Amino acid sequence: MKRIVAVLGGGSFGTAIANILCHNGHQVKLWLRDHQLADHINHQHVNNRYFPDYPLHPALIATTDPVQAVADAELVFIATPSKAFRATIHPLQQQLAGKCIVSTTKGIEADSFMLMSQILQQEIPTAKVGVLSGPNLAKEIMAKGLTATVIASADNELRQLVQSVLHCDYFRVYGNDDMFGVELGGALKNIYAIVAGMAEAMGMGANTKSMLITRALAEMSRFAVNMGANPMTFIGLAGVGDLIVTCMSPLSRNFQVGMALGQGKSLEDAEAALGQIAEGVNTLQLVKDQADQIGVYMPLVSGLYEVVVMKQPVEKVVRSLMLGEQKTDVDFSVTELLARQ
Ligand SMILES: NC(=O)c1ccc[n+]([C@@H]2O[C@H](COP(=O)([O-])OP(=O)(O)OC[C@H]3O[C@@H](n4cnc5c(N)ncnc54)[C@H](O)[C@@H]3O)[C@@H](O)[C@H]2O)c1
Ligand SMILES: O=P(O)(O)OC[C@H](O)CO
Repeated sequence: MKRIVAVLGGGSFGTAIANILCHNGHQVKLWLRDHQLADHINHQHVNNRYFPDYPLHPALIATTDPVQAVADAELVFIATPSKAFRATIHPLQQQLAGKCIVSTTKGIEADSFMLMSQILQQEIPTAKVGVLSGPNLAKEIMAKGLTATVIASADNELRQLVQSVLHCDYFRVYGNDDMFGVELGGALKNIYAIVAGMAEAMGMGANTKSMLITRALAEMSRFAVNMGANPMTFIGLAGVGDLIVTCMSPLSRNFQVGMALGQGKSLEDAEAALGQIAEGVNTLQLVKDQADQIGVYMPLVSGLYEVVVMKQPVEKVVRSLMLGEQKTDVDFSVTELLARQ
């Protein structure tokens, strides 16, 4: 069945999602702010700022008018950076009322420590809300690389709708009802991708990378479970799956920022050279504060904070991490998990 869908945010991920939706025969409007880029997409069928080498589906319509973008849509995806998320939806409160809205944004709001789904529920209380997250590098999706994602929502109808509009021969969509865990996992893994990029730049070996990714998973799931997430979510695509891709791929912008830091560049230079959003930089500060406040042990977050914010030498921080307390390998036991149910 052909659906009317809007995508807000014409950067890398919004473009990739809009393109799948068109590929699947849906009527899609992509909202972005840049008039020239919108014209180029409509006439040349290429997003020349983000994907100059990949043709877009010719049916994709770009618009710079957000009201027009969402007017007839029953389903709306949001793919703006977390810093711009509330400002994007606030003026559309009336138009978005009662619709199915899915955030693809992997970040946390400064000051409030709110996730994007929580902002949606606050700004548009009548909306049905979901979150899309998983190992989803936009460029690989544009290249039609075989990919899987997770749609998380308490609303079963929304999960089914999103599965039906996005599923195709190169894109699979799994469901999860732990929206909080899926969304928090997507935000947290960006921090560890910065650490992994630094390790890469410092020439560290496979043992080290494996230790980093595994301890990152232990640390992020400990934090998320403490905040109310389901620990099982972290063995899925939106947990360990997204952590692996972001910590291993040079396509990850967070990984690229880490590489630049590991090569001795300043954070400002690393972000400027990237020219795209690396959410982990803001998330680091917010998670460090929250972990300190609620007393969750997060040595990798603290170590990265020492390097990025406190400007401590990497070698000194690595040494203190290696000499730190050696805790248990796996935090959760089956007995404990069963007792939670
Ligand atoms: N790129 C990926 O592979 C990928 C995959 C999954 C999720 N995400 C998440 O999607 C979100 C968006 O990332 P992206 O990769 O598309 O970023 P991007 O940097 O490629 O694009 C961001 C877009 O948002 C626009 N934007 C910036 N400030 C804005 C504002 N104030 N108002 C409206 N629009 C604004 C930019 O112009 C741009 O079009 C992030 O939270 C990211 O973590 C990205
Ligand atoms: O490029 P990054 O680091 O924002 O990561 C992109 C996606 O989140 C990977 O799933």
